[in-house]
Amino acid sequence: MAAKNIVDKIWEAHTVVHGEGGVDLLYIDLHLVHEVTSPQAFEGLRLAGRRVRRPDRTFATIDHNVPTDDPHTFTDEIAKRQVEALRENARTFGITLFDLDDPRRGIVHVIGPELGLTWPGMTVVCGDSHTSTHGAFGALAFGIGTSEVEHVLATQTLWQKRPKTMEVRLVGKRRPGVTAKDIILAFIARFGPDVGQGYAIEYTGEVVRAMSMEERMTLCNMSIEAGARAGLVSPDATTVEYLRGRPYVPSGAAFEELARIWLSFASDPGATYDRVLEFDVSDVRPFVTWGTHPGLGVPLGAVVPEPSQDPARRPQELRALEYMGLEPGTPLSEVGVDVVFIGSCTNGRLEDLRLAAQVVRGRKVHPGVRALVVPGSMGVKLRAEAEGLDRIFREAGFEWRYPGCSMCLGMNPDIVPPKKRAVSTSNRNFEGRQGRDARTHLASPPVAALAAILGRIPTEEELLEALGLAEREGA
Ligand SMILES: CC(C)[C@H](C(=O)O)[C@@H](O)C(=O)O
Ligand code: SF4
Repeated sequence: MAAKNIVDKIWEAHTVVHGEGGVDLLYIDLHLVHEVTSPQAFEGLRLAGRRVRRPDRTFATIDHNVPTDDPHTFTDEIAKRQVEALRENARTFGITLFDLDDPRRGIVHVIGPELGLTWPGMTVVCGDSHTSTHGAFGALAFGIGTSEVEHVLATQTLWQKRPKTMEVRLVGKRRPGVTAKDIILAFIARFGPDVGQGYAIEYTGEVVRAMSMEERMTLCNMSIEAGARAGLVSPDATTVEYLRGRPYVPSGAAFEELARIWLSFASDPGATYDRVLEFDVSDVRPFVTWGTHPGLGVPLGAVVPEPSQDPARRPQELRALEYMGLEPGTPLSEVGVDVVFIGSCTNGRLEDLRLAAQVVRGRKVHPGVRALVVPGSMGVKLRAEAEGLDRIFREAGFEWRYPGCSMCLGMNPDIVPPKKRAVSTSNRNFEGRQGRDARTHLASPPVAALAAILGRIPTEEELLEALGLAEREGA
């Protein structure tokens, strides 16, 4: 039998009908729904007199527009109506909704994995581009538009063009202080934000195998920022152990049987891909973006770069420098920071908060910096509180919030004011992303945490020192 990669295996296992031009009708195993991209889809069903085909495979949460100081204090009429609509739709169509006070509520891409809804070998969709996050489990997971949401609600299937496949081999040895976030930012800086266009990326190699599930999620989450539709990691023992005991995962003999099936979806040895890239992480340093797309980044300690001489890139980079209020040649460690946001579906999980807390412990937020920690879910929040992380953040002067997308995007009251500069653990730094004229620097949780303490972007040495990883003489 020919060796197959994971994308081919999942695709073939889910194809209901082969259509024309490589467009196939896929069966969808898991449909996740949030308040922003679902109202019209449900309205469409209602108008057509249809029901939801698999209410038991459809789960809804509230994340994008929810206020995070008190989730019940909606001031925005549209946001309030979207949430009420979702509540009403969940009731009418018999769907499980993790409502505002539900201990299972959170950012859609944080709770799917955390609750054990996302399994290897599944097709997972959501009206949200960062659905790729679930690919960390070896699921084929991708974002869809609202009309497709309606199609999936009605039929539990979706017409999809089969993506080309790309293997991204992460090899080498990680330097201290380098997180999954730094690796994916450095990858996008090296290969460009369009490198994944038309592809589903599978991350392979010893670096990925050694990563925790949470790190793999960060990697897959940002596949979108590399232009790809989906990002995956083949399931292994780490995947299976993460899922064991989760609320929506069976236990006992059924689990062992499931685990066997899950592992069978992993790419076969010798599987081929339409394109293969190798990325040696040995030289990757903790990273930060300076521009207005995630590919415009440099290692900590670098200077703001000169705009590219490439005529295809130069105008955009000049514009980015202007928008960001930066001069080429300025050391990034001299760039002052007004706001720090730790959270989002990229970096709002427990390991992220632990790393940030390690930097923050016993220190104080720099005067004049507004710093927020927004756990990705109620589950993350409660576990972090059980470990006392909330106290570490609060005592340092951070705000400790309820879960939601928060400052990742300007769709709720957590906004970066015009011309203010934020270091953010989220995934997008486009113009206006965190608020009108807001300036966003993407970074890892420990880098963001240290920026809050110092009131500016840190150097690599400062980061290693704060993490207790500084190289001692003679060591
Ligand atoms: C609001 C939603 C449709 C959007 C997305 O699809 O990604 C958001 O989650 C984002 O990150 O920009
Ligand atoms: S946290 Fe940000 S990237 Fe993730 S789903 Fe919410 S808005 Fe999108």
